[in-house]
Amino acid sequence: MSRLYAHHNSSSLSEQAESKVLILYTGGTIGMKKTERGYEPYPNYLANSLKSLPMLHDPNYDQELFSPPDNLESLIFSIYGCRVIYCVMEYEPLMDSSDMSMDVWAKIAMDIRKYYEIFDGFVILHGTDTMAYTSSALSFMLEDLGKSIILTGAQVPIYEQRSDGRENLLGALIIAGHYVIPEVTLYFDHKLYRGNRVIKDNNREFNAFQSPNFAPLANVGIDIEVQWSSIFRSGKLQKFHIYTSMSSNVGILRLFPGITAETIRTFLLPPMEGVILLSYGSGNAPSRFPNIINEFRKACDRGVLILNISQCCRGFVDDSYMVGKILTNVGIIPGADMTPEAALTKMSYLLGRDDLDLATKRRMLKENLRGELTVRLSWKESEFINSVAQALKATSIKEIDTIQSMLFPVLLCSAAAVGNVSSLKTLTEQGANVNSCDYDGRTPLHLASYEGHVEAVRFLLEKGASVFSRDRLHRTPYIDALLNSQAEVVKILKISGAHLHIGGEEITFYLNNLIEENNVKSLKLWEEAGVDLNLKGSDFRTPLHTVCHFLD
Ligand SMILES: NC(=O)C[C@H](N)C(=O)O
Repeated sequence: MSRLYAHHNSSSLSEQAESKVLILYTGGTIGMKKTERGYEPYPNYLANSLKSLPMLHDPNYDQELFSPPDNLESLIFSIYGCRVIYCVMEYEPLMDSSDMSMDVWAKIAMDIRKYYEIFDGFVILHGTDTMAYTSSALSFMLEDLGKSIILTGAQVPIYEQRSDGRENLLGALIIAGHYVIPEVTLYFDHKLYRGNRVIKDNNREFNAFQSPNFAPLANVGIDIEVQWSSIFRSGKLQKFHIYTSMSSNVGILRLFPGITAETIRTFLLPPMEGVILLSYGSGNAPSRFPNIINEFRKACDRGVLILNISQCCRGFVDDSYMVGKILTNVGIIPGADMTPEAALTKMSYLLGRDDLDLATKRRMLKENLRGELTVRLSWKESEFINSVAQALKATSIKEIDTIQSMLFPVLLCSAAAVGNVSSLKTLTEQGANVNSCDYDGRTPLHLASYEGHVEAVRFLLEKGASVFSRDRLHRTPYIDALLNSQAEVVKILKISGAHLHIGGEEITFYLNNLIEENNVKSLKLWEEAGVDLNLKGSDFRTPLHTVCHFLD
């Protein structure tokens, strides 16, 4: 767990840290207006109104530092030592989320890919009714994410005197602007949830969502407390990419006492390809009606994928009961503790993947792809931490947790700085979080990248280290590797999705330093990373001017 670290403010380059966030505004109550037909989304209404809300826009800030793409207008506010510059991209038509379709999920995914390298984080404004479906679907469609994607909305429109929309939007923007939480999440009523773990369970209160089987990733109270050890990391040396083809031949079948074999047979007929079975209790179905079980068997034999999750929103499916085992025996796949929204969109995503065969899809339905289900592991004790705890006579779990959270970051950073992969391995096996940082905000990946420890870099990336973490001086591991001419590390980080996130002013600052050091090797690497060596600083001087200056 960590608190908002944004109090580390100034750097030698700019007085304040700065983040750019893109809002994709799809509709929902947050931007609706009351008309004679009822609440309706209104084009061009939300973005204009945001400008008049001082908590969400301060016109006195200089916005010249960022020129938004595609003529988008930028708004800006500053909080916790960080300027959050954001743009609103409004969808056409704006919709109540009950009208949401899989095509819109694909559009959102494509827009995130289009603007991925321009913005540091993304907020999706969405109606609450189907928000849990969209957040679940996007969690599968967006793979190897390195940036924060946050859905939010409101129960009451943002312009009404009492509205949860202002707080929800502000909270989502602060989190997207300050943290790298590389997941699709949903922010509502002061809590940040994993997007594929939520259900909408309340349509009258501000706490509209619940995450029944997985604790929130962050709680926003007086402090913002992020549970860093719970954040899902892809752990693959791959750049962010998207899948947009989703199968709509999917459905949800809820068992009820008295359901007939005929109903089940009709439901499972072609073109149905994948079904989420909402069974009883811990995954049980009627066992004394062979006709019913027979319909399931016939469908499984035809290649229909059937995933078993429980009607109980808490708990998980296992086959401890005879009546549950029957389903597994006919070929139905146990779905652990997935929500119906996650199970349905996972099914739709896997069926849409033409590159996978049926056996792989079956296997992947059971696996944890994006943190959507709980894998039950045996708990491994940390011997080192236990010995320290014993020496300090600490015995309670709380005390041991505290010792652990104090020691792991230091040990990891020391191991990374000298490229000691076996220590990194031991520490991560004992539960150390690869994204924890030292007092300068430097993560193990910063240290290993700067020092050029290629194997350590690879190991950390495979364990889910973020290429976008920034240290106290706002430097990422990529900048560290570039500055210290670590060509091999630059290559690996690039494959993993790293890119330059800084503006021309900062780039010229670094280039001038490299020229002063006569560091041609590093200058070449910067050029390979896509930096224009004719770039002009705010004084209109190019790097060549600086070279000439040093020749004088
Ligand atoms: N609170 C809301 O946003 C509900 C609205 N009907 C929607 O889902 O778009």
